[in-house]
Amino acid sequence: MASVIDGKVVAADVVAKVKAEADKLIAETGVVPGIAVVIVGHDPASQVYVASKGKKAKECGFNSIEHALPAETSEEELVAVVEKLNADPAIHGILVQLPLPGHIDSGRIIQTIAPEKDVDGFHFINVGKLGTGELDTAFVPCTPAGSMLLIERALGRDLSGLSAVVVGRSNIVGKPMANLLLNANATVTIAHSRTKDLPGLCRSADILVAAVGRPEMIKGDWVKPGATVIDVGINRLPADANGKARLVGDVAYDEAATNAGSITPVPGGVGPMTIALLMANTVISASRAAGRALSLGDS
Ligand SMILES: Nc1nc(=O)c2c([nH]1)NC[C@@H]1CN(c3ccc(C(=O)N[C@@H](CCC(=O)O)C(=O)O)cc3)C=[N+]21
Repeated sequence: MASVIDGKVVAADVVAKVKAEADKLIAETGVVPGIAVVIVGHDPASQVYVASKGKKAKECGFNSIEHALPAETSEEELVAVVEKLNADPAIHGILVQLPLPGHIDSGRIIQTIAPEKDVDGFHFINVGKLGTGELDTAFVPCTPAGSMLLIERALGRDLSGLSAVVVGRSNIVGKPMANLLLNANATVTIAHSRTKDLPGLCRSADILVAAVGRPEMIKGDWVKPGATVIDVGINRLPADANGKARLVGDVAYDEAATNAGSITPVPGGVGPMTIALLMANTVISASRAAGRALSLGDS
């Protein structure tokens, strides 16, 4: 039976370190880390995430501002909001909540964010730095960076000789996750909907990362005995007969836990890490703005 990797505990650890760094930065330089979250429209799930980011930012001693814009906001208006935040010296991190309404080109918005304030790590500059291994100055996307910390807790920092399979090829999770695993010396395969014999490939993985957005798609017998399983999926299932909505991952947890060596639950796994790493990226950005190098690499 797998041991459960408790993302809430590891995230609390990261947040405590972030808060300590923020306190020190404020005391020694007067710079207060500032984060701006921009949300367009009113998707209820998005609003929940935005609220928890604001709450966590306050917990860390940051200034946190939120721009809630109407669904009809034009692309030009949103560009103007981002440019204003780019120019605001009190803001060190900018996050534009995705997905954006269909009439807005999200690629253009992401590339408008100043790379040094791009705490999501989605700008080409940060993607390129991760791809070329410039991890000292890159902002790494929060979900894969948080997943990587969980993998480190289970297996250590050097993944030499281990095979990793990442299921999902998104720019937000799959691709940056694969790059991080490669940087840690794992042998990495990215799988997706066109992959032949996905169950067989997954069964070969010492480290299996599921980031497909399909509820419980990865079955128990796809998991190699002893493997480390990281479930990035957060799928909200409709209310059952008892009227209770259920949150499930991309992995059939109960089955997978019988084979895995360690596994992340949903909720309480990768999700809390995403928010913690957003705070970490923001204090790193604020430190750089104050002329200090900061790495939370020992988290
Ligand atoms: N620019 C941008 N950056 C993001 O990082 C981003 C985004 N857009 N759009 C939406 C997704 C989603 N996301 C989550 C963060 C934390 C939890 C989280 O903490 N989840 C809890 C449970 C939450 C619940 O109960 O609903 C958990 O897994 O334990 C979930 C989802 C960040 N996202």
